[in-house]
Amino acid sequence: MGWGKSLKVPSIQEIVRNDSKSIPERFIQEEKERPKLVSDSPEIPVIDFSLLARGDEDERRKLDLACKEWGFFQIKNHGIAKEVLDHIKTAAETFFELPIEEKNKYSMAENDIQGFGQVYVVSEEQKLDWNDMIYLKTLPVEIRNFKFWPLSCPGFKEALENYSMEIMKVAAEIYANLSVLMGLDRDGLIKLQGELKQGIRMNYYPTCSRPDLVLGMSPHSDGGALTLLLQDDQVTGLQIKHKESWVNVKPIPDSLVVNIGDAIEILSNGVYKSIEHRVITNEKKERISIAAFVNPDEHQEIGPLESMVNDELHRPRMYRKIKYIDYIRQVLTMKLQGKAHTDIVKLEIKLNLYLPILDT
Ligand SMILES: O=C(O)CCC(=O)C(=O)O
Ligand SMILES: [Fe+2]
Repeated sequence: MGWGKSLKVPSIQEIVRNDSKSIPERFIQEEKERPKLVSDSPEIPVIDFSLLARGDEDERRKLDLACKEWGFFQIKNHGIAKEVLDHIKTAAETFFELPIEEKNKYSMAENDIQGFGQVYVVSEEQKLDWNDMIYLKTLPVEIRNFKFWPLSCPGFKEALENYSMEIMKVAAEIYANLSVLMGLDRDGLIKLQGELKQGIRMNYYPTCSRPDLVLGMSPHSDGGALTLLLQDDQVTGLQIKHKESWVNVKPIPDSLVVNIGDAIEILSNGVYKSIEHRVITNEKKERISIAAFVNPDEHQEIGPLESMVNDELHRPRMYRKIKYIDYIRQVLTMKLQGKAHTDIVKLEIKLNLYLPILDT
């Protein structure tokens, strides 16, 4: 059964190859969506993964704050070998350099989310993002058997498999820490929700002659549990919404950017935030990013953990339960602009603002 519809879109890399100056109408954003340049923006939190993995409580508290206040952080000392990072980057570069006829062999089917194409495009009128992408389910092993593995791309499959496995180890440690922070044992979330799944999206943002008119990726929040992003070391493109402003995520070489997805926002009863983010384009340099989405099992129900709901502490249940695949289907078909994917499951709650919050 499919996840949702996605319409075929032209390859933007091809468009730019043929004419690097003009911007086709469909890519020009409405005035209010156009990116404004942000100059000095604050830095997002940085977490030392090696400390987390050693059980350091101060670092775990930093993680807690980062997830509450930013929903985004960078991790250093994640322990993934440099060759593994370099291989996956090369694999992505090699794939996007293939002739378009070759890439089209891996085109996303209409009711699938795997392959070359854009997932969120649901209508012919919709504005398009200035990027090409390929998405593949990578873990667990059963679904790793993707029929269109880009075989013409040497080393692609191996690079992707090694990278996915390494990323899963990092994700599992963060998951274990989040479990503890949400009042469970280290394996609490996995016990309740089953093993995590993983999909990888490689994004290619060609150069753009008018970065002020287009978006590399429109504002969205990620639907899954966690996203771990390997971004280009040189080109800044990712921006996150923080206190109503767009903040640049400046690359720290060889680190990973991690963000909380909708599923963790829901499981945490809204304590951890799935933050809206977008990508801007660059006039001089193309940019590649590799996003690993760590997701709940499609058939699992997600809803606030009992340990995160406490009416006496004025922490009422904020979301209803929903089967993860039904949630994602709705997100994909609704193509909600910006934040508020989780509004689909938000409960109407009237907080009694006159009562003091006894959150001790
Ligand atoms: O390219 C980036 O920096 C972000 C990509 C992203 O947000 C996504 O693939 O969901
Ligand atoms: Fe994203």
